[in-house]
Amino acid sequence: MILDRILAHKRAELASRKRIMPLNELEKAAQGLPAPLPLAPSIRRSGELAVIAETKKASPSKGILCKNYNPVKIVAAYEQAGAAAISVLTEEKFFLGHPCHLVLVKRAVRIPVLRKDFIIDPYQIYESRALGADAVLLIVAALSPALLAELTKLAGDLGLSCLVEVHTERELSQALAYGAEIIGINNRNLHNFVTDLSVTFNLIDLIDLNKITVVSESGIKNKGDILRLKERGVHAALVGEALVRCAEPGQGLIKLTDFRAGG
Ligand SMILES: O=C(O)c1ccccc1NCC(=O)[C@H](O)[C@H](O)COP(=O)(O)O
Repeated sequence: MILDRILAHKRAELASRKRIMPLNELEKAAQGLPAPLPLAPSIRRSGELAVIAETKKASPSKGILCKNYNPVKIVAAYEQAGAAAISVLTEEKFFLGHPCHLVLVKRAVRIPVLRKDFIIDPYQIYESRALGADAVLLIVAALSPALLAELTKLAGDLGLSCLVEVHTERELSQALAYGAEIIGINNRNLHNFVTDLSVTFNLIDLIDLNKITVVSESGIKNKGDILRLKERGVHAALVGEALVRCAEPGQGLIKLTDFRAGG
């Protein structure tokens, strides 16, 4: 499956990155940076559905999404259009992102910035902090229970929020058992890339929404989807493709969330 291929590549990439930038250098780079912004308060807006607007050039399922990709311009437009937080893909081979995009994006906005990557090693948590991330993605399907616990603890110690991603009931139980406070329900099946919002609707009933912040991720395409998620009590929607494919991604976000306009 694609996740296995991505993770194999990530392991090789990490080995060379650790040689180029040793951990103690990364720790030094993080010193003196402002404290990360907490993600949960930004995306828990009473009665509203917040949007985490994602910037990415490409994806394994859809190929190139945005030809003249300028993540700084995109995220500035997202913030102006009312995004609650930004998600930035930093994975290089499959999404054509880059860690530098995170540095540039963080400088361009005042809302929390999530590093969207495939995090499988404590080194990447230190790296995310040094690059200026406020939050990191932890994918339960990519981690052993012990590693999930270790990375969650380390991220917390460094002040980073964790979006803990699940796709099945089993993964959700694991995430909750390891103290996840923000759960991302991924609507995308990583075996066949099919997205289905009923993944969110099935799992949300198993979550105490007073205690846990819930983000629905992937395949959210229009205002109808946003309304259905809002009605079920989801706190935030993470939207990528539907926005970056727009000639004006900020306008795309406005259209997606403006319930007075048609469409
Ligand atoms: O998007 C993919 O093809 C993909 C494949 C394998 C692992 C992860 C993948 N996507 C990462 C994401 O989580 C999405 O970028 C994110 O949820 C936004 O989804 P969308 O709104 O459908 O672009």
